Amino acid sequence: MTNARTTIPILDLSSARGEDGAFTPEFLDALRDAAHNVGFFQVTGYGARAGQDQELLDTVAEFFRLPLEDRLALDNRTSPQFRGYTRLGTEITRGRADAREQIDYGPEREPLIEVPADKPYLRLQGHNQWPAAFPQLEKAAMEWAELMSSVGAELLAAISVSIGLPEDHFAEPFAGTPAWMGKLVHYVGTGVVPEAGGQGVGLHADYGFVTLLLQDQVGGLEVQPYGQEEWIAVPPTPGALVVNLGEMLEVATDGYLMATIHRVAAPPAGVDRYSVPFFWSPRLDAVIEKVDLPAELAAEARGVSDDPENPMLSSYGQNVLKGWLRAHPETARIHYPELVGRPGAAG
Ligand SMILES: O=C(O)CCC(=O)C(=O)O
Ligand SMILES: [Fe+2]
Repeated sequence: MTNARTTIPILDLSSARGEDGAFTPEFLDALRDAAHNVGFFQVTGYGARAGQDQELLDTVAEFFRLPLEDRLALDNRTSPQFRGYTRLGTEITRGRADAREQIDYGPEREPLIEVPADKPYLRLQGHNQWPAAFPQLEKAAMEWAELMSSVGAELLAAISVSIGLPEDHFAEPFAGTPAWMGKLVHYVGTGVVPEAGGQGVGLHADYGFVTLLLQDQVGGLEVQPYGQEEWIAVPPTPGALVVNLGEMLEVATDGYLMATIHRVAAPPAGVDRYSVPFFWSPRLDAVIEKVDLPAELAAEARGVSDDPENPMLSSYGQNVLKGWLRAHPETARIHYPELVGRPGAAG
């Protein structure tokens, strides 16, 4: 490919809007280029309190140094919401174990008492699992989620305007109970999970609209822009958040925007890596309609990926449940036995 991208653009979110409150043409052009041609970029100026990013990473690292027993007390196999602790080597991506352990969390809400059989994804609403003896984890993670929710909404507004839509085009699917997801992740050095080989997390696309990732300084995240053979490294950049687009934007724009494939290499032996991905995602019952793109952009839409291993579904709830069932087979067998083994049959 002649126009292969070799770097990840960096945008300053604090300069996105001009004095009149509207997004500036310069910001919108840079955003459209990054979103359409790379699908990954970094943002600075996103409104974190001084030191908030490093404090969060330090708190996450401290949690993963607690005895295994304390982490296992939060075992996600007890959670129909797939919330809580995933043990090393038990998450599966593309059929292979990942070299990471993690806490998954989301909005703290009461589970629904009655869930219709054809909407099993509504069971994803529920409680988090936090370590009572280490309260700083919940505090830092939930504060982060609040900040990320506003960054996610602002970026989605800017992305909407950059492709010719009103700023609030996607506001309705997020109204009320957006089902965002947060992860606190610890990657272990090569060799700790032998069956993972060099895979920190295997290649995949994310399920929601916009992913906002805080990574430490170790590195290892790589992306493959559409139609490109070469993988690009996402260099750890102090003060920046990594942003990538999820499958819902690919579905909505018929592939003008794409859920760019990415993966993480396991750190070298003896090195640990920490990251905090946040997936800004709509209500579980949201169904995402295709948008009307301006003709010049519609001409560059590539269609939605038709990977048989990963069907993209316009129901957000179905799409995300598909991902959970595939990545956490043990938890899936316990709580969703009727759905396991039928990929794409999640409702
Ligand atoms: O940890 C990272 O750098 C990326 C993680 C990721 O892609 C994911 O959890 O979806
Ligand atoms: Fe991802």
